[in-house]
Amino acid sequence: RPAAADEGPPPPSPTLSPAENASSSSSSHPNGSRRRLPQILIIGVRKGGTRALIEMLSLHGAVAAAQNEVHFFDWESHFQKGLSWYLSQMPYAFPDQLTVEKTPAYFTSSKVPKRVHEMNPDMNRGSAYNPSRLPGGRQRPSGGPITR
Ligand SMILES: Nc1ncnc2c1ncn2[C@@H]1O[C@H](COP(=O)(O)OS(=O)(=O)O)[C@@H](OP(=O)(O)O)[C@H]1O
Repeated sequence: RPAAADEGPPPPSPTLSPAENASSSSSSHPNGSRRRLPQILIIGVRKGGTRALIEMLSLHGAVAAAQNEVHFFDWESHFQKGLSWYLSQMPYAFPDQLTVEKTPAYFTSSKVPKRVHEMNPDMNRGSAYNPSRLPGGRQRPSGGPITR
């Protein structure tokens, strides 16, 4: 899907080191999409409606959602596989899409915050969110109500 002409560059997204990239089983899709590490994580809590949340988010054209709970940051057996494996679990996404993963158990493991921060120090700042990049380019007035 081509990006709109008035869109700026894609939001910054975590990248792998050359070594990790080389060992990654993922690759660019012929249609121009690529797997990316998530810019958005849905963290807990179990039975808090996280499945409903990610399903609703995935209805938006600017969102590419992982289908399964990946348990990368909380399960040692997964974490030891490295970021290249985590990347391989992500959906293909176009340049103007944000990748989102949800694993409610990230809420209950004390190792998770540091690991997420090491993957992407900007994850907790909402830096990936820029309403002007969304289809239509609407930006909510500062402090104003959300309008439709
Ligand atoms: N809007 C709303 N209102 C009330 N209940 C809701 C809502 N959305 C999701 N649900 C119920 O939440 C349960 C699933 O939550 P999660 O997706 O967080 O589950 S999980 O922890 O990821 O397994 C699941 O309940 P159970 O079927 O009892 O497990 C959903 O039916």
